[in-house]
Amino acid sequence: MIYERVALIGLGLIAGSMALAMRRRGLAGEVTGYARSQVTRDTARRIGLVDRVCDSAAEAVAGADLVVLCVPVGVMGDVAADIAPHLAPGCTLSDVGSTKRAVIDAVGPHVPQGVHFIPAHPLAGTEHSGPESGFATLFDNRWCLLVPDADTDPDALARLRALWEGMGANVDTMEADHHDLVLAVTSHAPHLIAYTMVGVADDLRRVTDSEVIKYSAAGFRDFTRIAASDPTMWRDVFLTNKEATLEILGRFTEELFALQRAIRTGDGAHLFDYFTRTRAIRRGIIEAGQDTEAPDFGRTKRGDA
Ligand SMILES: NC(=O)c1ccc[n+]([C@@H]2O[C@H](COP(=O)([O-])OP(=O)(O)OC[C@H]3O[C@@H](n4cnc5c(N)ncnc54)[C@H](O)[C@@H]3O)[C@@H](O)[C@H]2O)c1
Ligand SMILES: O=C(O)C(=O)C[C@]1(C(=O)O)C=C[C@@H](O)C=C1
Repeated sequence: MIYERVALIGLGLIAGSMALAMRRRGLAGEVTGYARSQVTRDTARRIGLVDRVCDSAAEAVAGADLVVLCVPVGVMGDVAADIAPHLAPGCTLSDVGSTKRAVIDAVGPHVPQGVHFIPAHPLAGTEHSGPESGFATLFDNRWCLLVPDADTDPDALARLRALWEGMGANVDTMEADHHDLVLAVTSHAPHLIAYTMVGVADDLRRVTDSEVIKYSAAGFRDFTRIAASDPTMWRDVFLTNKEATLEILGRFTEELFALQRAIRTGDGAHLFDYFTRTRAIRRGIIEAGQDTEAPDFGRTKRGDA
């Protein structure tokens, strides 16, 4: 057992998966939970998601040695203000928000003296949300990034790391602004592109009645899965990682215009060189063993052109 009592505030995909992953390995003595909506609390009780569902955040965090905020990033500050007076001295306060600088700015001022605040972000999820969407293996072999600062207590950090490792994750540490830039590239901008592509296809379908979505191939199906993600969560992600996302989208637009121009002018060499470069990146990832989920089909060994 790593913590005697863990309190999860917000009972959706990530909190539910944490509760089940902790139970799988016996990592916590007791897990309490609170969510704002009565319906969510009732569902969590019915499916036995945590050991005790509480009707207030204050009750859930009382006596907890770890409290994890599992709510949309836009409300992290309000929730922190709400629970702050009830946190046990010496406990650790963490979160799982998809953006980090905004969460630190919103939560930090409410953290009482003697409470260890260590932000975190598991790089694992699905397009589903709510208490029934969690599953115990969500974090297996996925990264969880912890965001300590120079003052972070090393013992509290080691304990939180052990919890995430116990839940199946590989753990690394990262500075908050760097985290937000990296995630803008790997997660936030790709989500916006998927949302846009699905929106474009939907508009087209209305205009041409051409069954674009019905006959969509695998790549586009992946876009529709991503575009089905929770609107509240993603609205908050973009509003709280504004600069980094706009920076990446600016670069993306420049490249897109260059490709657009190559298509219009029939510049096949530009297209071929570009696609050759991006293919090499994908193969490099697989050869470095960094994508354990990617089916290789023996292509990298055959070295086909
Ligand atoms: N879904 C993903 O892929 C993913 C992955 C990693 C991190 N995250 C982050 O994890 C957090 C939770 O995401 P999720 O996917 O579990 O969302 P979710 O929608 O499944 O769950 C959110 C929960 O928070 C509750 N909630 C909302 N406002 C609240 C408030 N003011 N007080 C108390 N409870 C409140 C909701 O009732 C719900 O139970 C977000 O910050 C998100 O950015 C999500
Ligand atoms: O797999 C998915 O459905 C996800 O979108 C998960 C994903 C991601 O972009 O990789 C989404 C947001 C998170 O903050 C972390 C993980």
